[in-house]
Amino acid sequence: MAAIELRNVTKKFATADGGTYTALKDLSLTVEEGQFCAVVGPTGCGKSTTLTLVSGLERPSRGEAFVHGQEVKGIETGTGFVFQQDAVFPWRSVLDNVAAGPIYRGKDRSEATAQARDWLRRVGLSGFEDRFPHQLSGGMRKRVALAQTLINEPRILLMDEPFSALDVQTRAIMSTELLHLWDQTKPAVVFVTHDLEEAIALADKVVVLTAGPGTVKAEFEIDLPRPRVVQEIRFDPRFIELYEQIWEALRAEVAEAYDRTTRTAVAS
Ligand SMILES: Nc1ncnc2c1ncn2[C@@H]1O[C@H](COP(=O)(O)OP(=O)(O)OP(=O)(O)O)[C@@H](O)[C@H]1O
Repeated sequence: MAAIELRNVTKKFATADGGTYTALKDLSLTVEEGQFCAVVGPTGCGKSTTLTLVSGLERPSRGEAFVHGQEVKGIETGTGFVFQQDAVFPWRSVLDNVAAGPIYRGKDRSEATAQARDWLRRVGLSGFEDRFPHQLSGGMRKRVALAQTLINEPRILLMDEPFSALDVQTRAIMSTELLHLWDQTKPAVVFVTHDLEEAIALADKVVVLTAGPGTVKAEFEIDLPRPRVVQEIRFDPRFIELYEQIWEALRAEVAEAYDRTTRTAVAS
């Protein structure tokens, strides 16, 4: 049984003028247990909307979303999220931020705190337990966000451009760290990104969406060996070969989306 399955999903949104806007059309996607799937596509093609259907934040207008064989009908408890914006509580210490999930789920404080210390060690933040989020760098805050999510041991991990606010070097380091952490608990991952290099470096499978309404244009198995060091894998000849193949599929969609925005800009 697949960890995640979207079966011919269409998602329409109501527009301000009383009409509807089709964000996704007939999209089918399967992510196996323990598989790392990256979703790429031009801006506005429906990548984030795809995640909202898996998480249960939104329901499909047509088609079905399944997690572990069960139809998604609301927000799933076994699902973790990491977004571009950090969802940390600014008024809580790093330790309390990470311990919040287990406490919320009924663990007693001392057990939750011990578990949070362990996760902070795993993400390289031992010694920073008493700091507040504003006293950390962007990369460190991202590590807190990862610990905060992974401590709940989600079987499904949804990531929406989680590293896009980071500088290039920190981003590559965080990506390698993410792979290391993922390897410890192996959730099924859907990782949305604009960055094809990042997608190939991380994933087992890269899914290319069409310019909106988004549907799957092509899927590519990434047969690069693991463990991977994201900073170095891009020099591998197989990486370059995969990049060329996938870019071939993505290029037309990016051009189409760009044309549409410039046409709209000229018309208005
Ligand atoms: N709640 C909503 N109501 C109306 N329209 C929406 C809503 N959510 C998304 N859309 C529209 O659906 C389309 C797809 O949006 P979505 O955010 O999924 O795209 P995306 O591929 O993640 O974009 P980007 O790469 O720019 O982040 C966009 O045109 C967006 O304006």
